[in-house]
Amino acid sequence: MADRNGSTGVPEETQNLMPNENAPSESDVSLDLLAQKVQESLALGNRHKFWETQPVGQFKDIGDTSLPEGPIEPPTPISEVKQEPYNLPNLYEWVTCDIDSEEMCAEVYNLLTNNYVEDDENMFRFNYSKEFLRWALRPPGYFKSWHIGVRVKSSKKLVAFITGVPARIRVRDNVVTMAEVNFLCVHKKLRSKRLAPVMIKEVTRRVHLENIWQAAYTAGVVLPTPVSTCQYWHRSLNPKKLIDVGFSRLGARMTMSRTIKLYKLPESTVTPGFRKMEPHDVPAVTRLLREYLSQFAIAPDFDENDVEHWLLPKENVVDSFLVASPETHEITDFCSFYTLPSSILGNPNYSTLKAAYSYYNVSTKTPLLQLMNDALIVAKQKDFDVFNALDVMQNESFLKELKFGPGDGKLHYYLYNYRIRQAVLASELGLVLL
Ligand SMILES: CCCCCCCCCCCCCC(=O)SCCNC(=O)CCNC(=O)[C@H](O)C(C)(C)COP(=O)(O)OP(=O)(O)OC[C@H]1O[C@@H](n2cnc3c(N)ncnc32)[C@H](O)[C@@H]1OP(=O)(O)O
Repeated sequence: MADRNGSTGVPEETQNLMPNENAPSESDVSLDLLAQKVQESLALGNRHKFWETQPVGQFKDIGDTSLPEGPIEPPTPISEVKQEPYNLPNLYEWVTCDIDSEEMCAEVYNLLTNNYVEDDENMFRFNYSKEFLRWALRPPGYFKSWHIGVRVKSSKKLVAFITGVPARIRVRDNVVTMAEVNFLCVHKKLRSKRLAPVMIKEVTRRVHLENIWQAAYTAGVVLPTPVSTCQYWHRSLNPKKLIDVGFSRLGARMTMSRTIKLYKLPESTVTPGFRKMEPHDVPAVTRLLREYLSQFAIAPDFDENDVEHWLLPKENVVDSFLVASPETHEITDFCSFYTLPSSILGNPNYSTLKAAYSYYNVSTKTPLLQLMNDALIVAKQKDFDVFNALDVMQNESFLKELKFGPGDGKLHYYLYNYRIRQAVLASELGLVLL
């Protein structure tokens, strides 16, 4: 699957039928594997010439619990922030991308559609829609100047992109205003020319100009140093197509018809009072979500404006459902997912994989397992081929039982200019980045 982790979907259709309760949790395994990978990389003398110069946790400091938690560098006066953009190689120029403009949005869409994240086998590539990009890039208080492109001077062709959006993120007890950095992309023909570090420095400069000094981001690659590492899980909704396009394989001793039967879901949802979220639900959903997210080590600090933007349903972008008690009308549970298709590369029969990604879910009355089963049912009704979820928050409690299978890659979470003493488990993460 074209996850940012480079994972290629469900290795075995039957994998999730063999739960092993005594095995170490996925999160423990992830952290051990990461530490091992970092040690191997250091032993090989691998360096991160750019990241070693940045205020991020460094590999050499892993395990040093004497370092204080919090900002690595103090803010500098805005007047001391570099006023001019960083130099680009001579043939290129900066452009601030006005995502409101249909023309500019189409240019960004085309760059990403052809050059953004692929899985390790180059079978799938993320295909964020234009509506999705407009949603992702224009949350409350967004800065146009943080939507940054690079053009070829002569042809004006857009060849690189990076974005930030502002967010309040709580790290343990501290709410920190940060930039969420995403959509870093360099055209395939311009790779390995050290353009990415310039893009990152330029977005950093523009974030600093708004007096913001921290950032959060995720990547499939290991960089100095993840604050958490998690894994995608995939729930087949349309197993035949997933197998046909090579996203998943028929399990051992499984036939296609048995596989289809295995993943069959009821026609309609089962929880009484389960319905689509509406504008008037924003205050109640905000209360429910804030209370729920308070238990995690790292989570967004959502207010009503954020909830209105990020969670009110938007056709083909984000879906949100809640459970309102049929008697009291009290809102007791909530679930949501966003729409992120992937292009299927070089398949004669199919061009797009329709994927739903689990977003924020809260259960107080309806068991989470039942709530998520209803989410699967509505995703199936909406014709999604697969439902993906990270092992963050309490997701581990339903993944195996609801027949999700583990993906084969990892997603790493990072903070810029904020040290945490020890990596947090995926289950302590209350943050989902797009
Ligand atoms: C206070 C505010 C702060 C704001 C900023 C916060 C930080 C934000 C950080 C960005 C968060 C982005 C979140 C997302 O969007 S994650 C999605 C990233 N995009 C893709 O994977 C799309 C396909 N790939 C590409 O377009 C290119 O391969 C990219 C652009 C990724 C690298 O281009 P290229 O392959 O041509 O390489 P280079 O020669 O120019 O540069 C090589 C250097 O770049 C480091 N590198 C490679 N990949 C990543 C990566 N995903 N995050 C951070 N750094 C990365 C690499 O370790 C090396 O540094 P070092 O190892 O030598 O030190």
